[in-house]
Formats: sequence, C-alpha cells, structure tokens
Amino acid sequence: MALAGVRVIELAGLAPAPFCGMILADFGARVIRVDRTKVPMTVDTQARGKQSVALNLKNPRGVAVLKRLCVQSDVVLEPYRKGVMEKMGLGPEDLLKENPRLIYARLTGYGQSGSYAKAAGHDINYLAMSGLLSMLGRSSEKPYAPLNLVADFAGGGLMCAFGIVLALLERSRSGQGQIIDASMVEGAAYVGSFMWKSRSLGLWNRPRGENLLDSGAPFYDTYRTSDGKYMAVGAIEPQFYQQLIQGLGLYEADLPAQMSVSDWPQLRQTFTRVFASKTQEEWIRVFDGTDACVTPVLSFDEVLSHPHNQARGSFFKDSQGEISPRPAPVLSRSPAEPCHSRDPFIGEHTRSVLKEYGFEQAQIEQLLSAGIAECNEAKARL
Ligand SMILES: C[C@H](CCC[C@H](C)C(=O)SCCNC(=O)CCNC(=O)[C@H](O)C(C)(C)COP(=O)(O)OP(=O)(O)OC[C@H]1O[C@@H](n2cnc3c(N)ncnc32)[C@H](O)[C@@H]1OP(=O)(O)O)[C@H]1CC[C@H]2[C@@H]3[C@H](O)C[C@@H]4C[C@H](O)CC[C@]4(C)[C@H]3C[C@H](O)[C@]12C
Repeated sequence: MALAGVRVIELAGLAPAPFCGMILADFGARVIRVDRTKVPMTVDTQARGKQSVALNLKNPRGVAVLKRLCVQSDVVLEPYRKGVMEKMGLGPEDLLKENPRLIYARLTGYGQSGSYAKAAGHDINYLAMSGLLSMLGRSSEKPYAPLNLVADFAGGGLMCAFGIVLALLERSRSGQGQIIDASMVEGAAYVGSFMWKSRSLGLWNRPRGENLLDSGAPFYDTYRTSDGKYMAVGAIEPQFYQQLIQGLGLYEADLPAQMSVSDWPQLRQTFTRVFASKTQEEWIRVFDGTDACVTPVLSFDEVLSHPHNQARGSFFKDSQGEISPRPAPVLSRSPAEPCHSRDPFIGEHTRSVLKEYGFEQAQIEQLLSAGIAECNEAKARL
C-alpha cells in the first residue's frame, strides 16, 4: 500500500482527526491511537485499522512514554485546542528536538494563531467562519450546515491527511520533518475555492437558495416520487436538459426557457408534479442509460446493492456486518486495503506496542500498575 512503513501516532480526538488517521491507515500506515486512561469506551467510530494505547498524559511518566513513541514515528497527529500539547510538554519544539524527521500535524478549528485560536468550536462554527455557511440553505430560509461534512471532514480530516502526505513527500527530499497547521476554517474555505473564484461569473449573485447550484434552479434539485422516495436531478447543460424534459414526457416548446430565472418557480412546480406521478423504481427505468443526469437518491442501506456500486465494489461489509465506503481514490498498483476486523478496544495494544517500541517487560508492568498506562487486551473480554 502507498503508505506502508509510515508510523503515525494519533492523539484521540472527536471526528476530524480520527478520520485523518483512518485515511492514513486505509492506505497502509501503521496508526497507533493514544487514548486517555479510565475511559469506559471510545467515541472514535473511525478507528478502522488502528491500534490503541492508553496513556495518562497528565502524568510526566505518561508524557515520557509518548515522547519515546514519537521518536520512533514519522507523524504525530494532535487534535487539541492551541496550547494543550505545549502544556503537557509535547509541543513541536519538544518533539522535533528529539526527532527532527517528525511530521507534527495540528488539526484545529481556527489554526495556531489569530484571536480565535484558543476558542472552542465545532464544524458549524468553522463553516460559518469560512464564509461557506452563508451560502448554504434553501431560499428564504436560514443557513444550514450539511451535517458536519465540510469543515470536520473535507476541510479538516481530509485536508490534514493531504498535508501529511505532502510533508512525507517533501521529507523524502529534505530529510526533515515539519509542523502542519491545519485549520478547519481555512480547509473548508479552500474546499470552497470554486465558490470564491466563480463569483465573478455571476453564479452566486442572487440570494441564498436562488442560484444555479444551491437548489435555486429546478434542473438542479431533488424531487419526491409517488412512493415517498427521491430523485436527484443535475441536468445543467442544454443537451442533458433536453433528455430530462424528454424523460419526464414534457415538450420544451410548452415550457419556459431553461435559463429564464424568473420562470424557475413555475418550472419547478411542473417538475414536482410530474416526478410525483411515478415511483422511484419507475423513474430509474426511465432515466437509467440516458444522459439526463437523473439518479435515485439512495439510502445507506440501498447503496451496497445498487448494480453500479456492486460492479465496482464501492462499498464493503466488514466482519461486524457494518457497511462502509471503500477508501477512495483507487490506486492501480497500490490500492488501499481497509481492515475488515473490529475496531480496537481502548488500550487493547498497550502492552504489545510498548514492547515493540523497546520498553522492557518490567517497565511496562510498572507503568500499568501505576496507572500511567492501561491495557485492555481482547483476551480479557472473552
Ligand atoms: C459525534 C460527536 C462528535 C461531533 C463532532 C463535532 C460536530 C465536531 O465538530 S468535532 C471538531 C471539534 N473541534 C476540534 O477538534 C478543533 C480542535 N479541538 C478543540 O478545539 C478542542 O479540543 C475541543 C473544543 C474540541 C474540545 O475542547 P476541550 O476543552 O474538551 O479539550 P482541549 O482544550 O482540546 O484539551 C484536551 C484536554 O484533554 C487532555 N488530554 C488529552 N489526552 C489526554 C490523555 N491521554 N491523558 C490525559 N489527558 C489528556 C489534555 O491535557 C487537555 O487537558 P486540559 O483541558 O486540562 O488542558 C460526539 C461528541 C460527543 C459524543 C458523545 C459523548 O462523548 C457521550 C457519549 C460517550 C459514549 O462513549 C458514546 C456515545 C456518546 C453519546 C458520544 C457519541 C458521539 O461520539 C458524540 C455525540
């Protein structure tokens, strides 16, 4: 796999950093998540392929253990508020001094500088600060966040993984590590570069929800079918729009012009009425195999059995029966091989990892009995 041999220490976080770690693990990195001790269960639902070591980092001996793990690693990924790592004696200066090849990735909401750097926040706040949230929502409604996809995952976890891969690539030339300041505000804004750069085209001149791609245009929207399901329509270009009209059994001559914005409400009413006349399955039969850019809105349960997704193996079932998307993109020679086994228990690998990283058995037992480290091996659960 592309990242085989790369060792990552991920400090346990909420959503974006776990996603970043999972991407690295999917593509072959060895990811060790460092959890807190005395925690009943993990909130990391993106622990695929990771190992878990539980350490008390409030104790200097726990800090010393982490330092020793970082000396032998390529990447450390930290998801805390600015200043937390420094307070624990684990700031970039401390760790890079001991391992100058270390890539020190800091994934935060607001970045390491600026007046908000130390403020708490979540995806919706970062999205708001990026400018993007102001553009998201239906006409005459308040802005709404599309789950926590944009800032946490696209602008946060994914962008940070990209930064780590860039830093690894650069290190192969320079031999040096570096610090990555991954701000979710900036990551989200960057993902939204198209919105920024296309403002001059007049694509976003109208109020929220009344533009081409924000559900303003009737040919770029979803429609309810007679069985309560939905179809997604993305027929922008005239040649595809024609096929949409044809599939709906309408005649262009009877309709206002596609780009006549003032007629969009009337056109939407017509599309709404027609889509409501057939079931989703019937519409699939009408539009499959055409270039009308019309697809069913599939539920999570439906994606696995869709013939297209099945043909590509786009989703897979793990050993627990859970469906997940296959890691993307697909590399021809060194594709990702996502782990199919269950996620680790907190501290499941404490003993084995510490041993592998050079700790003596007696030292490990001391750390465990002093509560600095915690081990929760699978055997103990049988
Ligand atoms: C699904 C929910 C998650 C939603 C995601 C949400 C929408 C997001 O946007 S996530 C993005 C959040 N932002 C960031 O990550 C930006 C950077 N980070 C921060 O800004 C902050 O970390 C913070 C604001 C996120 C949190 O601030 P906090 O004050 O708590 O922490 P920090 O200042 O960073 O300091 C960390 C302290 O921790 C100490 N530490 C760290 N490691 C260790 C260690 N190993 N040992 C000892 N100490 C350690 C460190 O020293 C710091 O200490 P100090 O403060 O003293 O300095 C999920 C959200 C909630 C979940 C539910 C919940 O957990 C309850 C249930 C739990 C159960 O197990 C599962 C079900 C739950 C219902 C659970 C379900 C879901 O997972 C959630 C709903």
